[in-house]
Amino acid sequence: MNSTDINPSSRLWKLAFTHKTLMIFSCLFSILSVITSFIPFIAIYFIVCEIIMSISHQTELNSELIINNGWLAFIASALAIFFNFLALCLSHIVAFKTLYNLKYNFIRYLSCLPLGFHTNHSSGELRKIVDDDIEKIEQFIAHQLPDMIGSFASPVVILVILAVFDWRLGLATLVPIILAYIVLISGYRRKDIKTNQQELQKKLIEMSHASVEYIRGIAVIKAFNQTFFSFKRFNESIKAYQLYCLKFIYCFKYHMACFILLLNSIYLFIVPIVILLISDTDDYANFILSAIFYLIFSLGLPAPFFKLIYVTQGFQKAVKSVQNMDEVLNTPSLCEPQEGLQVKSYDIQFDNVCFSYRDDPTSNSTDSNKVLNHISFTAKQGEITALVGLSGSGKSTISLLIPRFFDPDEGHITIGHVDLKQMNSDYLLSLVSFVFQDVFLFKQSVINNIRIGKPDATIDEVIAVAKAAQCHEFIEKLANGYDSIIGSDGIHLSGGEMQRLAIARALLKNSPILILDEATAFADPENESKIQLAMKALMKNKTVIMIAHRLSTIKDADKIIVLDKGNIAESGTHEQLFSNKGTYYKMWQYYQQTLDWQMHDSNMSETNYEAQISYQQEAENV
Ligand SMILES: Nc1ncnc2c1ncn2[C@@H]1O[C@H](COP(=O)(O)OP(=O)(O)OP(=O)(O)O)[C@@H](O)[C@H]1O
Repeated sequence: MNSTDINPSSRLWKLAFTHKTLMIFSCLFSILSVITSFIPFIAIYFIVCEIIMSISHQTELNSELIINNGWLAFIASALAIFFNFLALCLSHIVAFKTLYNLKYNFIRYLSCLPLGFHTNHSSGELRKIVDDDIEKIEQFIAHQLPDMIGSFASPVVILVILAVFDWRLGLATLVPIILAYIVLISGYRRKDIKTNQQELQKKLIEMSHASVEYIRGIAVIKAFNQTFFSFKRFNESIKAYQLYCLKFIYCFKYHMACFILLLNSIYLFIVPIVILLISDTDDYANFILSAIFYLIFSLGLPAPFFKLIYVTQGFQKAVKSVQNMDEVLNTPSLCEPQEGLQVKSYDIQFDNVCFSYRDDPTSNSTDSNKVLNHISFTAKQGEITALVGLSGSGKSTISLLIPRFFDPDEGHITIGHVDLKQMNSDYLLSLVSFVFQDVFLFKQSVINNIRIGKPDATIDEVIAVAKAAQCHEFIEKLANGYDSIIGSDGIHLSGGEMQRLAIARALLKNSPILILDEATAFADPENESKIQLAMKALMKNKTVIMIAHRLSTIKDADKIIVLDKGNIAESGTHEQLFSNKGTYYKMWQYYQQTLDWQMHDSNMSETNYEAQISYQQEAENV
C-alpha cells in the first residue's frame, strides 16, 4: 500500500488509467465528440457559400447541396452528443470502480495504522478524505478527464481548420486566443494571487474543522453555556474564508475579465484584417466567403477554451485530494511478520519497556516526555494483575501496549514468550478482550452490539453472557428487547448499563487475556458485587490485567503493581504491600480516609480522593 511515493499528479493519472482499455476508449470517444462538434460549422459554411454564390452569380440554388449539408450538420451534432455520452458512460464505470477501491483500501488501511495515528488526526479530517477528497477524484475521472482530453483536442482541431481556408485570417483568429492565455497565465503566476490561493485552501480546511468541532461538541458547548463563544469561532472561520475568497477574486478580476473579453471578441480581430486584406485580393468572392467562415467559426471558439479552465481547476482539486489521501496512505503501518507465530500459553511479560507518546507515531524521535520508564513485570495466566497509581502514572498506557495499539520505544513485550511483533495483528487482537471506562456502542441492535465480541454467537450464548454481566434484566425491559436499536426510538442507556453491555461483549469473546480499565466505574454497589462474581468465574485461567482507582476492587488481585510517574514503585499482593508500608500503604490510608470523609460528607467524591492524594504527596515532597 505504501507505493504512493510518486508525485500526486502522476498518481492521479495512474489511478484514472487503472482500467486502461475503458479509459482509452472513453478518451477516444471524447476526441471524436470534439471533432464531430466542429463539423456543423463547416457544413453551415458550405450552405452560406452556396447561397451567396447563387445570389452573386444569379444561378439556381443547389438545393441538394444545401439539404445534404443540413443533414451533415444535424448528424454531426447528434454524433457529437452520442460520442460524448459514450465517453461519459465509460469514464463513469472507471470512476465508480476507482471510488470503491480507494474508499475500501483507505478504510482498511486506517485499521492497520497504530492507534497513535488516530489520536493525532481528527475524525473530521479523515471523514473529509473519505467523503470529499476521494469523491473529488471520482468526479475528475468521471467528468473532467474526458472533458480535459476533449478540450486539449479542440485547439489541435481548431488549428487545422483555421489553417485550411485562409492562414492569414486563421492567424487573426489565433491572436486573441493566445493573448487571452498570456493574460490568464500571468495572473496565476502573480505572487499575491498564489499566496491568496494557498491561504484560501487553508481557510477552507479551517472552516471545515471548525464546523465539525462545533457540531461534535454541541453538547459540551450547551452544558457550559458557551454557544455564543463557540459559534463566534465557527462564524469567524467562515468570515476568514469569505475574506480570502474576496481577496482572491479582487486580485484576479482584471485577468479573468480580460480573458473572457478576449475570447468573446475574436471577431473584432478578424474584421480589421478582412478590411486590410480585401483590397489586395484577386478572388473577391472567395475571400468574403472565407471571412464569413471565420466569423461563424469564431462564435464556437470560446466554449472549449472556457471548458479548459474549468477542467484545469478540477484537475488541481483532484491532485490536492490525491495528496491528502496519500499523506495518510504513506504513514507506515505496524510492521507485521511474514508468518506470524502463535502462542501456547498466555503469560504477559514486560521486559524493560520504555514508551513516550509522539505527535508522529512513526518518527524515531524520543525527545518527548517518557510515559513509561524501564517497566518489567509478568502478568501470569490464571492470575489477576492489578495496576494502580495516580492519574497519569501510565496504567492505561501499559494496557494499550499489549494489543500493540502502540509499539514500545525500548524493551520487549511477550505473550507466552513470543514477542508481540512476531504475531499477526489479527491473531494478537483475537487474544485480547478490552473493557474500557468509556464504552462505544454502535447505533445497532443490542444483540449486534454484544455480538461484536463473537459475530456468529447464538442468541442463547448472547443471553447467557448478558445474564452473567447483569444486563439481561434491563435489556428485557427495552421496547424490543435484544432487537432494540441503541440511540433511536428513545433507547438510551445509562453509563452503568453501557458498561455492563461492554462486559457482556468481552465475556462473549472469551479471549485468554482480559484487560479491564475501570470496568466497574459506573456500576452501583449492588451491581458491582454481582459483576465481580460473574467476572470471577469468567476470569478463570485467563490472564487478567485490571486497572482500578477504587482500591477495594483490586484488593484480592494476585499481584498489584504500583505505578508512579511511569515507574514501578513496588509490587506484590495486598498483604505484602500493606506490610511494606510504602506507596501502596499510603494510598490505602488516603483511600480509607476518603471513604471515612465520604461518610461524613456525602459531597466528597472519589475523584476528590485522587486530588487529596496528590495534594498530600506534594506536601510530603516539600
Ligand atoms: N494519546 C496520548 N498522547 C499523548 N500523551 C498521552 C496520550 N495518552 C496519555 N497521555 C499521557 O501519558 C501519561 C499517562 O497516561 P495514562 O492514561 O496511561 O495514565 P493513567 O495512569 O491511566 O491515568 P488515568 O488513571 O487518569 O486514566 C499522561 O501524562 C497523559 O497525559
